[in-house]
Amino acid sequence: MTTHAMPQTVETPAPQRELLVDIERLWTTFGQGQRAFSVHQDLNLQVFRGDILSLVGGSGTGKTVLLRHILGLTRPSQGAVKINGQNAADRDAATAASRMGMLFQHGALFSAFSVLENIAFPLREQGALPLNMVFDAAMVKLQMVGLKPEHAFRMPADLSGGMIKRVALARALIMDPPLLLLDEPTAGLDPRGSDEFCELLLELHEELGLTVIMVTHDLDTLYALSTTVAVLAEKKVIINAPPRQVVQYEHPFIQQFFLGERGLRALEPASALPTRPSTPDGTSPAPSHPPTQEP
Ligand SMILES: Nc1ncnc2c1ncn2[C@@H]1O[C@H](COP(=O)(O)OP(=O)(O)OP(=O)(O)O)[C@@H](O)[C@H]1O
Repeated sequence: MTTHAMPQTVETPAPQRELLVDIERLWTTFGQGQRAFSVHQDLNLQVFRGDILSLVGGSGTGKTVLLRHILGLTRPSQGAVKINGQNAADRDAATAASRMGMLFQHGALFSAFSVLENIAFPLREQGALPLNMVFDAAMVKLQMVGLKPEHAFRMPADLSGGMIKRVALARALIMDPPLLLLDEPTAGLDPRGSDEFCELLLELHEELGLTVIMVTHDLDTLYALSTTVAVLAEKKVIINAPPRQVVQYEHPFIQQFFLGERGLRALEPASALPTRPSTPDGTSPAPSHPPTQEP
């Protein structure tokens, strides 16, 4: 007698999301004795490879301090900030610089350096490559951010606000970091400049397989870019979820930030935007290509 094997259901495993930044039970306390005050208390935050995470919260809630923790510039009073399993504060400056790019709010270019010298600066400082190779690499990054070779020898004072942001972005990318930190990336740009900069960030995110963490108060930027939004309130991250989920979370700050007049205005065009493909749990998938470099 022949036995027939029962048909088997093959379950497709859910794609593994790779944890890149893991902040666990973080306390940040400044000051001593009676003047001591804590900015973060028992704060948890996880950022996965490929995420574009927007960090939002009221003024003074500790967004910039959190970026400084990730950069390894501020040590936790308690708890841990780990980048790919390693304590952020234990990394030496050179390692941190090659693993993370930081775009400051106003670009923070060196005024006495040309565009190309500004872009080349971190790689030149590292001293590992001959100067001609450093400037070749800087030229590649200059074009990657949509600038032209003839812009290379301009000085920062002769650049528009949008060009300053692009130069600062090229500099943040010169070491091919897999993690990019942005502080108010579109602040000071007009709506068109802001849209163009968001498009550029999306292209680079896709092409380079970047993970992005940004602080932003600008809802248009938030909706255009974020795969996930982390809200800082009550010294913690109260929610970290895709934007449409965050908007529905009942909390006074969220109601006021997202559903005030300004928030609703920003939400309108967002419904017309091409929506990111979502995984069944409502999260956005990481880019399909492999990362350029292990942090
Ligand atoms: N080195 C420091 N020493 C003492 N206090 C600090 C230090 N750095 C930050 N703070 C305080 O920590 C709190 C959080 O600051 P942080 O700059 O992170 O806020 P933020 O959320 O980025 O605010 P904003 O949106 O207004 O920029 C503030 O009260 C700030 O004064």
